[in-house]
Amino acid sequence: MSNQALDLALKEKQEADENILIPYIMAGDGGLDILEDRLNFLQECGAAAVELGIPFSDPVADGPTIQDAGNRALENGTTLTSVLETLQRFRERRSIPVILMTYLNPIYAYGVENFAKDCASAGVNGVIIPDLPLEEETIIIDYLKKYSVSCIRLVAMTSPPERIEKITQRTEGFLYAVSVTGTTGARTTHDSKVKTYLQKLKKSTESPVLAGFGVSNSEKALELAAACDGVVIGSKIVDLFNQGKSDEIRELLLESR
Ligand SMILES: O=P(O)(O)OC[C@@H](O)[C@@H](O)c1c[nH]c2ccccc12
Repeated sequence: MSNQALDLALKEKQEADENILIPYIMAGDGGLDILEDRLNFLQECGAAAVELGIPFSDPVADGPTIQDAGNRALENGTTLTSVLETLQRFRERRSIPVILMTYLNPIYAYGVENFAKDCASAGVNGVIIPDLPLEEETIIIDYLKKYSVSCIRLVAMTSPPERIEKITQRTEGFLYAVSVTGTTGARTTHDSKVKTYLQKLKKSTESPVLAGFGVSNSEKALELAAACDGVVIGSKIVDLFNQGKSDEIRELLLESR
């Protein structure tokens, strides 16, 4: 079953006629002891949920900003286990949904069923696994369902139509529409075809559609969100936190609503 708290949190923003904003942060960047404060802060700034990255040594989809953040987190000893333990510790006090973004490898190392179970007991609402292809989902999907952890699927502009259709039908929580061809990272321009791509996706699924990759200012956020339901903002948020510029994060999120 999909995660109800996540579904509700996204619906709430839509009913308030706001864009759904999901900032991405790297777990352990700046130390795990500040994770709770960061999640609370992002909630105060109007985020619907937070995408929380698990640092990994070989992050194939990540651009330089997120790779650097991952290296900082790895250097201070952050692991999937320590992230789940940290989330568990303040689970009762947290209301903003958390979506873990992790590659498959750390999940394998952890153990697939234990991963799903411990996500649920740490209150993790959903997961994004960018290197899990549709055809291989069976190795984990039943466990995620069993523990009500939503599996958010990604589509790319280069995905063939039949594949897009399968993904849009299966996704839970929301559909992550990757809006550039390439890795993550702040950009100033998007392909002119992005808007039609997003509008088309919107018609093909009941789930909210969020655009991600390359959103680095509120103009771009508003422009893309106008064609779907909201945006994911990663590198820009990671960079501003790293520079201690939380006021700018607040501004960016408030202006992107
Ligand atoms: O950083 P950007 O360009 O704003 O894009 C969001 C992205 O970082 C975040 O969602 C993410 C980080 N790593 C990923 C790997 C795959 C898919 C998505 C991600």
